[in-house]
Amino acid sequence: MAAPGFLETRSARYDVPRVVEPRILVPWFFVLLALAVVLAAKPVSAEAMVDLGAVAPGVRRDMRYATVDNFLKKAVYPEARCLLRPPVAERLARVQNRLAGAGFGLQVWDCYRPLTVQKQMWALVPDERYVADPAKGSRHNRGAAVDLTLVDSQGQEQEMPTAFDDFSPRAGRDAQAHWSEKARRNYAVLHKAMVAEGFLPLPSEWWHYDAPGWERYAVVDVPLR
Ligand SMILES: C[C@@H](N)C(=O)N[C@H](C)C(=O)O
Ligand SMILES: [Zn+2]
Repeated sequence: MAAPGFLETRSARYDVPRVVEPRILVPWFFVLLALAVVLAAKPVSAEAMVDLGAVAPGVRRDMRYATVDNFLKKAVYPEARCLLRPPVAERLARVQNRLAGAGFGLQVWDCYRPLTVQKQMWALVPDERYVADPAKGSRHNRGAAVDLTLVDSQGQEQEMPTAFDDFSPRAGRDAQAHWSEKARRNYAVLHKAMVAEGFLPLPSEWWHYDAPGWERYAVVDVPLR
């Protein structure tokens, strides 16, 4: 007769049901492999951009680089369009909804910006506090940054710390002591709504916000059409 210890071992080997049958895993391995191939073929950086007007029609647009009213003193966009990656546009729509509840809204000055335009800007202002180095690419070039301001429910621009693209220390978010009381209050309304929806502020420009996850998108150089 076998020793009791030996019997216990045999019973453990033959009676305990197998929870995962290795053969069952084989087809799943191929399913996951196929999924990975599909995802690799369409990276998130290839995600198309959407017109903000289609996602958030209530947001006002004053696309300055499509006019001569900008620091380049010439129109560098053939069309006044605000194009963004879909999740960025949706995030901005949520900011607009938040502000609408308080009697305010957004007005965008710039969204997606072709890399060629970034190079033109850099040639004029080679200062990374105010213009991103095209060698690295701006988050605007990825369709993942916005320049914007606050308007009231009638679409009237509200007093803010400085004019758009005022490339001076006064435009910095740490310069609040130099802003008017009204500008401080309006800025706070805009900033609170933007960060509540996850946008990331650029310290040197009160009007510029990046979308989280911007690094997942490729730099693009397709003209605005
Ligand atoms: C040029 C200005 N509006 C701006 O967007 N600056 C930041 C730093 C950028 O170029 O990304
Ligand atoms: Zn910007």
